Amino acid sequence: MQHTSSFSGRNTLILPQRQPAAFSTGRRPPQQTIGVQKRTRSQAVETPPQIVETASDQEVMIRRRAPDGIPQQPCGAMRFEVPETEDNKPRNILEEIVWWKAQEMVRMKEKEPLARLSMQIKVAAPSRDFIGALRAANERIGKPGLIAEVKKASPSRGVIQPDFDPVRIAKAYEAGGAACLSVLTDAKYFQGSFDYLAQIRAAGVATPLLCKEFIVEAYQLFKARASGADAVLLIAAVLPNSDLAYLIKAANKCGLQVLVEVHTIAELERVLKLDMDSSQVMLGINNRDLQTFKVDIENNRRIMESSAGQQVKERGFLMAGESGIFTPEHVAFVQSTGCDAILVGESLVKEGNPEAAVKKLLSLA
Ligand SMILES: O=P(O)(O)OC[C@@H](O)[C@@H](O)c1c[nH]c2ccccc12
Repeated sequence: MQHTSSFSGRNTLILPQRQPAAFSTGRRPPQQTIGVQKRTRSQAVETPPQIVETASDQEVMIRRRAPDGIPQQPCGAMRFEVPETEDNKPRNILEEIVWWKAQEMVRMKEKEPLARLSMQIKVAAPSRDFIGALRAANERIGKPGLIAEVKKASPSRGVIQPDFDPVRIAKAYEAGGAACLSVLTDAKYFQGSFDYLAQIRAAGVATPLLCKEFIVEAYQLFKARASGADAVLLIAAVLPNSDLAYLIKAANKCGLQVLVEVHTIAELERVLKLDMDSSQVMLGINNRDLQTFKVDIENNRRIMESSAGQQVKERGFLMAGESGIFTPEHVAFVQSTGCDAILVGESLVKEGNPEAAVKKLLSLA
């Protein structure tokens, strides 16, 4: 594909549209396989070996990148622009968020290079045992270990808590009996911030912290760890197994545990093919479809009753039920499916008294 470039305006480089894509889904042709094609003797040596990407990105339902390139991309004093086409628009919110991350990443790296984060990590306080804290709470109270989420807003609900003070909420969750906290760091869609993680940690909150971010590259792991996180979320709907394997390894190397989130049985089956250590990696079932926002708590039962769900138990992975958990009955239901942890945001954060809300949810009051 040939691209010529032209300048328009002072600082904008317009990239012309590409030719119509053979595969407008952004996926690879199905006949392609991983690796380098074998050559038979009769084939001429000049035939270049076909370097092929991947069967694995066909497991992911969203397109990781805009097929024509990111519509606008900063580049120093310049800005690249690709003309808008239908094909180059995100098809759902998850795609939109993930495509935005690529642009956000460029800005973040300009502001705070990886080398600086890496230095901060070297002198950071040791991380805490996120998974261990959930297991301990589960044993102590006989209820699922609670990951309480510090969440101001979401694309589906808008602003959930207008009077949002992340440190106050975090301390209240801790006092109420949450085993761990989740802190949303995505700024554009969830009005979160990496600074909230740092502020909560600096305020002396002792419960382990999950960085709730749409992670697509290792830079974000460094940022999470430098901000005081003990664990990170990796979303199977976004990441093929090759990326999951790499990011899990990289996270564990920086001292971060991982929550791998699935939404379907197929995603869980795929994720279970990864080599994972159950003391460093836990799993979660998101009952909210991130592409449509539909919440269905029954999803939890369907997945845990599947043979993949059985395997989770047999292999000793801690499983969290996530999203749409509002009442003690919901907690009991999710626990009955085999989850020993829960991740709850909206129902707690919208309460004026989050400490009482935690106690009520876990029936500890
Ligand atoms: O507010 P809820 O319905 O209790 O949901 C919390 C949490 O599960 C949800 O925020 C979440 C789960 N997975 C995510 C991935 C990205 C952003 C957000 C999420």
